Amino acid sequence: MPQKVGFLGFIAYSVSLNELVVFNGYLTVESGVITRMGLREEFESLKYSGSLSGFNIKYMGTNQILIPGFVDCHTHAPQFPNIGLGLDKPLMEWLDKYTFPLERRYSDLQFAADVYTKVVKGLLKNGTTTVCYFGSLHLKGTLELVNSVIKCHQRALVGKVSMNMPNSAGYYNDTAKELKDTEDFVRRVREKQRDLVQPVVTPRFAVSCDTELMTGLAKIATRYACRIQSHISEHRDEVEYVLKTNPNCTSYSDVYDKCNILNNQSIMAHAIHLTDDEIKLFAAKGVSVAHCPASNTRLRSGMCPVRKLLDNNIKVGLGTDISGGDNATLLDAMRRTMDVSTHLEFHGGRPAINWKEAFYLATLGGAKVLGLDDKIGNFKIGKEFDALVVDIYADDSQLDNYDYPPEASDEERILNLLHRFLYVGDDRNIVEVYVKGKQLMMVVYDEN
Ligand SMILES: O=c1[nH]c(=O)c2nc[nH]c2[nH]1
Ligand SMILES: [Zn+2]
Repeated sequence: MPQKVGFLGFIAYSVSLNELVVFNGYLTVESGVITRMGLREEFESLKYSGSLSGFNIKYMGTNQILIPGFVDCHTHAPQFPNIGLGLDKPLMEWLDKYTFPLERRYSDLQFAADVYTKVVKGLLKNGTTTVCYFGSLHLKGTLELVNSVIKCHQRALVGKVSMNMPNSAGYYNDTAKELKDTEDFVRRVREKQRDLVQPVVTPRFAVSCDTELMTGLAKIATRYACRIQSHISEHRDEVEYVLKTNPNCTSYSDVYDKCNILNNQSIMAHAIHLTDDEIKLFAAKGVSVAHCPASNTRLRSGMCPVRKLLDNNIKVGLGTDISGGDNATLLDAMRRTMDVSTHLEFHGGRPAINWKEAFYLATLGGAKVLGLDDKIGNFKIGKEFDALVVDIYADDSQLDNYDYPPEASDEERILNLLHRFLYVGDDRNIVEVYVKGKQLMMVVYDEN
């Protein structure tokens, strides 16, 4: 990839939940950073003045759009071999029966390396340029995930999962080992000095971690200025169990709060059954939520009131949550977000999330949740260029071109292209993927 590239064509990105920008214009990238943006007319004059000499200009087709890369705020890399399987049990039984036995296998580093490389390549192919990953309990196994992410040039937060409460699979460590391994993990990821990859402290949830462990992990997160991720209030049985085992706490969030893991660095997955007081606490502390509609449905956990969280000024992004979720793509997560919120609206809930809002959640919303919105999530001069070229009528794609409806303006055309892609598109429509300005060659994905 040359250091200086320009794109001319249709461009779309969110600037807020309610504002989608679309225009026919250009964008230039130098050493991975966006350096200029403007309308097509300005491009013509720049070009003729010679200001773009040395740039490799990509002239996009009239069925193509340039959009930001997708951000997955929550998925479990080691659970991919279970994708589409074992969805007949609710959360707590599902963990014991299917999930912990699989995750235990990641003490085998070759197995870990093989799975993780497939996972990362598959996500990139589907336009997921940034991911916040749960690894497994294993320090070395999870460093294999870090290696795969680095090798494939994905942007990621990676967490070694922490658990110290016994379970039937024997998949946990004692507290001292957990604290030591977590700190070692954070250090070792930092030592790699990769600006695309950072460690995230990862207490699995209050069923798998006691308060001593969580308090110790919170200290590590503060000491190393790391984000912290966990699960909260996913299933009613889980909430009941957590309240029963922590009788001195007023709510699930109170358990976490007493351990100091709720702050503006925290990313909490699910958050389905939060009380109004917990929602207020999340807003006051600046806690973010990773909304995982696929797993919430597949594990029959419930319907997360995303609109209510947003109305309460809580940052929300989307998570695919494999393998409780059955689809690893953000296109699916956006569709399911719209579906679940529509069902809530049918039942008297707040207005459903529309497609433009779902697009925001999958891009800039996710970047805000991960604290990366100064770098990615949309296009702005000075931001890093994580982007997708989407071709709506690419060969073999699901979408046939009926040349309908007649579009009067560029704006209508771009909106229709994006609208269709979000509802009907798939990886066949994603023809180019860029992370920090580097084009990831699709041919790489075929090596296995
Ligand atoms: O959907 C989920 N997947 C998990 O792996 C998990 N662990 C705790 N809670 C969880 N929920
Ligand atoms: Zn999860």
